[in-house]
Amino acid sequence: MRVDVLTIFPDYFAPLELSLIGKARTTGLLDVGVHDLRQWTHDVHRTVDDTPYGGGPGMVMRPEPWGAAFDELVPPDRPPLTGPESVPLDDRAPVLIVPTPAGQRFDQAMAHAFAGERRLIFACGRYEGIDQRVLEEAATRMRVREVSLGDYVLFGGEVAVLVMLEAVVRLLPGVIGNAESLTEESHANGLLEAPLYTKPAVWRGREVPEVLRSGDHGRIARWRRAQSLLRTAAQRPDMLASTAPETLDKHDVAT
Ligand SMILES: Nc1ccc2ncsc2c1
Repeated sequence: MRVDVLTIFPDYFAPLELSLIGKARTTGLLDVGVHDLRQWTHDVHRTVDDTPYGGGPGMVMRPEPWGAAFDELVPPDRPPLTGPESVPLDDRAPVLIVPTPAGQRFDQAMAHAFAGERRLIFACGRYEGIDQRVLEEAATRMRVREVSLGDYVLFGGEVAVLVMLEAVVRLLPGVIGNAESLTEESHANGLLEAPLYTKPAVWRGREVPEVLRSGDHGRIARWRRAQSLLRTAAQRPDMLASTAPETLDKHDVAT
């Protein structure tokens, strides 16, 4: 997978050298380019923002640097359309992901969808946001996705990109040694994962549930499923709304 990140704060992405993402890059599973948007400005102050039309607080990111950056990163195979019409794009066009509080909610399903792409481009907005024409023009040659991490506001898109990148890259084949981890974790099956335990068997007077030390794998699987349902009902009842109702056997819940 090829990933390009456009930002005015490239140093935010130093963590991409670390951990599994760093390993994915060195093993060739992932190729990442982080680009300072200011390299596509030409004035002495490297200006990327200006005052909003129609008034209002703060500043808006100018379209010109973004347009020049996309021209270089995604050379149009024909002159970009200048009108408001958008062009249906085939699935070979890169996906442009724009973090914004005004976007579609990012979730594990979206992470899986992005992990199936050959190329992702992330546009990190700052200030009050990016001139809307940037997204409109980008849609003539990319599949544009405005994505929110949740109902809160950050200073800009960089932290959101780090979160989404980690969620996507860990799903790439070969990045996580034990792929089975991906099938047991929260949100992998529409539920929250069951509680986890490790040694010692007793810690500060608290015992690991006997079922987990029973060696009875069928019983353990039933217990974990029951605990997963109970935990989801307690923490995220909204997730249960989209899961087929399931009866809980009191024996399965017993620890
Ligand atoms: N550009 C920008 C600004 C704030 C923000 N908060 C969450 S995503 C995002 C993106």
